[in-house]
Amino acid sequence: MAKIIDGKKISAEIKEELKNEVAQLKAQGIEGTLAVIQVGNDPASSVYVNNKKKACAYIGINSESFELPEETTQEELLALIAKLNADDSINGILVQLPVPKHIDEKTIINAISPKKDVDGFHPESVGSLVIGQPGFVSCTPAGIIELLKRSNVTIDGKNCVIVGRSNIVGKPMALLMLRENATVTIAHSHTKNLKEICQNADILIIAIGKREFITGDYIKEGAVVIDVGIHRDENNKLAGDVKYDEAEKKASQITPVPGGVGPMTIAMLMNNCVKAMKK
Ligand SMILES: NC(=O)C1=CN([C@@H]2O[C@H](COP(=O)(O)OP(=O)(O)OC[C@H]3O[C@@H](n4cnc5c(N)ncnc54)[C@H](OP(=O)(O)O)[C@@H]3O)[C@@H](O)[C@H]2O)C=CC1
Ligand SMILES: Nc1nc(=O)c2c([nH]1)NC[C@@H]1CN(c3ccc(C(=O)N[C@@H](CCC(=O)O)C(=O)O)cc3)C=[N+]21
Repeated sequence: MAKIIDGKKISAEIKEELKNEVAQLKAQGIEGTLAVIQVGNDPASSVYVNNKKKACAYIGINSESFELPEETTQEELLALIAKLNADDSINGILVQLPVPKHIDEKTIINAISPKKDVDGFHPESVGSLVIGQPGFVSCTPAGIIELLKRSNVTIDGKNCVIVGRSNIVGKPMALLMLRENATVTIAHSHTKNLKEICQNADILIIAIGKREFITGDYIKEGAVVIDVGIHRDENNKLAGDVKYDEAEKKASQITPVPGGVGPMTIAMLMNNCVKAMKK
């Protein structure tokens, strides 16, 4: 039976720390405002956007929402971003992904000022991460590092296998684990012998977006398993990329879905907002 890594509890601790920090900044006359832009009304995106606004209210940061219709043009969205970039009262800008198909995601990410890039998706933020300079780090991978550290998992010298190589999860995750001195393997959809590679992992991080794809036989006895995937079924029940019931019999520690990585993403977004306030 694995120990459960309680992301809900750990994220609450982090938000409590940030709340105190924001109170101190406010005492010095420093205010924080996060601009959250959502284009269209995808229900899953609305849930996340609401969670982000709630977290802002809790730690004492203002949030300004921009709910734009699905038909918004790329030019209109870029004009709003330019306005927010120039507005000194805004510290952080977040455009909820995915954006509608007629808008180019890369163009939008590149338009956000790196100084306000609290998602850590801008090429300048990613470049800083690659060469170990300070900058905003993508919230989900940063949250996973916090989960591991606060669960007393040793990373140094361990074999870490990351399945998934997206720009927002897999790739930055690999760079952060490398920074912590893990031996890192990145697997993806072209990887041969995925199961054998996973069986070699002391720390196994799964971000593939395939419901319950990773079964118990992928997991080494005693491994630490981090499940990034989120899938919602017809009955609103959530599941991850890992078959939890099987995995928890092999793992020493494991993150549940919900209540694992998800809440940490929000906590680290708040951490980046506080960082932006200090800039
Ligand atoms: N909890 C949280 O806060 C967050 C959760 N998520 C969730 O995490 C999951 C992944 O998200 P994201 O990184 O954005 O996903 P993407 O779809 O952008 O990337 C998926 C990655 O997984 C790889 N992959 C897909 N199928 C397989 C397979 N069968 N075997 C090996 N590799 C495979 C792909 O490989 P290739 O590159 O070769 O195509 C790709 O690199 C989703 O379920 C998403 O909802 C995402 C962000 C935050
Ligand atoms: N610009 C941008 N930044 C993001 O950080 C971003 C994004 N776009 N698009 C989508 C993904 C996904 N994501 C999640 C955030 C919180 C939970 C979360 O709070 N999850 C809860 C459950 C919430 C629920 O009930 O659905 C949990 O796992 O316990 C999950 C996923 C941020 N993302």
